[in-house]
Amino acid sequence: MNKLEQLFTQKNNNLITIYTTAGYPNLSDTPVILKELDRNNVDIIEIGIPYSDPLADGPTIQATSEKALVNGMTLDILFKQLKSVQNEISSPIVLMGYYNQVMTFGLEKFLQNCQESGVSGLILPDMPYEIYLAQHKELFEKYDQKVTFLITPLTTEKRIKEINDATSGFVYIVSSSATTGATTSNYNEVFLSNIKNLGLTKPHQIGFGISTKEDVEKAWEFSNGAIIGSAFLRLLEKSEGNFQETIKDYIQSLR
Ligand SMILES: O=P(O)(O)OC[C@@H](O)[C@@H](O)c1c[nH]c2ccccc12
Repeated sequence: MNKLEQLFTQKNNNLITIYTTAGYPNLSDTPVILKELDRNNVDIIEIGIPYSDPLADGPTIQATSEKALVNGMTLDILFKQLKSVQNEISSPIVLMGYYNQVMTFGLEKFLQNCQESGVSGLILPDMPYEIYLAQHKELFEKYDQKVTFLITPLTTEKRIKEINDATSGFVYIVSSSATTGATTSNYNEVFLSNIKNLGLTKPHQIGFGISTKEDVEKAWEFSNGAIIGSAFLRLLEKSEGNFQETIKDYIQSLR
């Protein structure tokens, strides 16, 4: 069974998803960071594929992405690294990347590599769900890859319903209309309190600007989980390679 699917059948509240950029801080750090996240029972690990032209990314993610590219991270290297640790990691892994990168690599080759590397799902924020449904759904299913789509405070109710139906992983609820990486949470309270009325039938998690336990609890109140990216990456940057302690302390502080 797909690990994401398995997770949601066992647990569908108080989830923690941590985002990390592949190849950051150093090229070979990613497998170590994944093992530490897994050891600390992070529910879902989201790995960003570094890209030179990120659309929705704020300054922190952009900087880590640039560093990772300078370090030499590529999809081939990432898949090799994932294959080398896949038997040691039990948390589901979701890859986050841009549609263009995936199409350049070759969609089927990409999906096949995902499956062979133990990846359970994908977030391609610039892939419209209409295109997914019309052109790619079968291929994603052939390689057992779940798909996540994003909704924001600006998404219409009609699209929200369609996105919910198209989603096979979890719905990603963007907490505000800003880019990623705000240092303080910038929750759109009206939007959050309306989530329960959106009729979402798929697991859904809130991300963007979450860093503290307080933010996480708020996300848990209104959804199944919290997604943390920039705050985690800023800690990695400060950790000077001491990932074990940094990750353990941070994850513990959130629970
Ligand atoms: O960094 P933040 O504010 O904690 O938000 C998570 C976010 O960075 C991560 O999920 C992500 C990274 N790049 C993205 C692009 C689009 C949507 C989401 C993302």
